[in-house]
Amino acid sequence: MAGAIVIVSDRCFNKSMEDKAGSVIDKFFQENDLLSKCRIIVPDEKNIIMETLKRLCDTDKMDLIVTSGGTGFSPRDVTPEATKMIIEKEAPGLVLAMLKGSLEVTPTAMLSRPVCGIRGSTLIINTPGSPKAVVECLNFIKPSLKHALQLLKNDLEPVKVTHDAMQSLPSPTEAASATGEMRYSCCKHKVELDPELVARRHRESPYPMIAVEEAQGKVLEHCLSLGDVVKPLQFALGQVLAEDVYASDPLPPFPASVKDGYAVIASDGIGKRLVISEASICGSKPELQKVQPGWCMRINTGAPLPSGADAVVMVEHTKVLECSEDGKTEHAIEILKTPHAGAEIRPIGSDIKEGDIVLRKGSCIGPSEVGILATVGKTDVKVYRSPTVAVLSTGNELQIYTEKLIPGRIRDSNQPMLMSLLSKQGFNVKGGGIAEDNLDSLVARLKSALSDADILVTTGGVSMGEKDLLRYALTSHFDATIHFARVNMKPGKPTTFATCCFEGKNKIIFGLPGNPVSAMVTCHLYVIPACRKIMNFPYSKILPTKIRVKFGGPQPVFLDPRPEYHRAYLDWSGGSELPVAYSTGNQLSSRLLSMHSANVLVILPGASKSINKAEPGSIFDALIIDTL
Ligand SMILES: Nc1nc2c(c(=O)[nH]1)N[C@H]1C(S)=C(S)[C@@H](COP(=O)(O)OP(=O)(O)OC[C@H]3O[C@@H](n4cnc5c(N)ncnc54)[C@H](O)[C@@H]3O)O[C@H]1N2
Ligand code: MOO
Ligand SMILES: [Mg+2]
Repeated sequence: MAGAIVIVSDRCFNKSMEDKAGSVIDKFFQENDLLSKCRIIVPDEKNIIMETLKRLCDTDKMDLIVTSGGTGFSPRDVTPEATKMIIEKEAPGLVLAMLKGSLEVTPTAMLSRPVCGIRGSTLIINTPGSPKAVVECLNFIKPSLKHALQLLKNDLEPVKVTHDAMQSLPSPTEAASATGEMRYSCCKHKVELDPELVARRHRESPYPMIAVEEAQGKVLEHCLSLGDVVKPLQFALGQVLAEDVYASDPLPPFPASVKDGYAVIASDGIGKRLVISEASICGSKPELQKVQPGWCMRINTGAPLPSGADAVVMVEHTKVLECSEDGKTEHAIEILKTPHAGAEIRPIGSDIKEGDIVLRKGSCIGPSEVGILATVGKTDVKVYRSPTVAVLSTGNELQIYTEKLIPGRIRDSNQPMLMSLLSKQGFNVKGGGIAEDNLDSLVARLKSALSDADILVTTGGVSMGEKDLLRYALTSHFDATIHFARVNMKPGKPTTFATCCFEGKNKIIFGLPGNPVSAMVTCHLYVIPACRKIMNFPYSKILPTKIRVKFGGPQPVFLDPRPEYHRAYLDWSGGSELPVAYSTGNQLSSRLLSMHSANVLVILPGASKSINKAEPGSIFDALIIDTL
């Protein structure tokens, strides 16, 4: 199927603004097997828009046209009017889906006036100008888009398959009468069905599969700062400063020697006998000592320059002329290299001036910053609050690792592993225990974990099994909004992200998959960035750092249909320009040994018709997940 993109914008047309929506639509086309045939930019002129749309329908015979822009309330916004003039049939259901979904994202969606309709066998869809809104709108109609295009083409075979599949779906009203109520997740028109009606469970996940970047965007959008708090400096490591910090005094606070040697008067020059008066050692009071012409004073690195002296000569540039017989005392020296005034001296405030800003609000506090704060005497620092994260495992098969293994059980690795990963990042972490795969146990554990934490991370129970109850528990008992529940990645496909209000507070919930590797990878990709966003980390430090790597041999790796986050470790020893990423072996998402020693996740693309293997030597992006 062929698609066309029409960007309606005066500013993009006259090149005063770059078009960003076009590539977003293009990406959507690619992901949905639509051939992107053209991208046209037109001004906000009704006639031009009409003519462009007509040509794309009648002459170019496009299956789908997505317009972006010109749907608002500004005087120049006329895309809906132009579209209305040329369509033969309206498609109000698509408009409704876009508006309903968008209204759950932002109330300003009320001001969008899209028109969707059909001309000949072309479907035309108006979307707003903002790239974010475009993606959202297209995703809201995505569940029915393919079917709509097949119907327009009168493509009978796939239409029949869809119709048959629809007949076997439980109707929401049946589910509602069975459960007593009907629950919709967020804005995705999905129903979480009563898990007791096993035979009626979804045969396909009702959640759209979204890209990792989109999922990360949704997570970060919901992670807001928790305000600030003053902490003693010793507890500030790993946090972000919530204030500018000034130096209350200069460093050095006195002119200090840069070398071990002699404090001299530069004009005394070389070749003279200089008598040694006393010594300036670190910690001595500068004002008590004085150097006269023809005299000098021993001085250590960092010690205050005695008054009268204006230079320091390092010991290597001097020779002893006179000393005591036992060698314990120097009486006189000669300078071998001409000193100049100011040599080897750090003037007052040369490192930090009094009143200087030493660290700005928003700086991450690492060990160096702790040092800087200590230098300026900052005993208590205002930092952004870090979230408390509760980690909860789910599954009847799990038991705590400290107990003797009971037949049929496995040890819970996810909880200790994720708690360690999150504590290592400096977040406050709490264990939430193990919930059984039944609603009572799950709800009780969820309640207790939620009341203690800002972020709840669960593992397990998010896929298609009849005992995968997490999403149902969240929507039915916590009125949670599920923002996504399927991501196009391996491992980590059923990763679920939800928010809810519990005991009057907003909570963030990650339902990570139970497979240990999936839980780890998704914790790196979503949970850690979420905590960092809440802590106001600088934008560039929120997501894992991406680098380019050469994929190591010896074997090619077959690509999965989903982009794969392949665990690997980096090696620089071969002298190649890029580091080489060696696979940690079998990448089954249950095989936690594949995480052992991994410091990067190499992002292998999903398999396509043209490429189905990652060959050794190929270059890929990789995310750094541990020290290199
Ligand atoms: N019909 C389908 N089945 C599955 C699909 C699918 O799309 N359709 N997706 C698969 C993928 S991908 C994943 S990932 C898993 C995710 O499953 P759940 O999140 O529901 O997790 P569980 O079913 O509870 O457990 C999966 C696996 O992990 C082990 N596990 C769970 N928790 C722990 C823990 N705390 N410590 C150690 N191991 C744990 C559990 O025993 C299972 O072996 O679903 C696939 N299925
Ligand atoms: O997505 Mo699952 O995490 O492949 O194993
Ligand atoms: Mg499961």
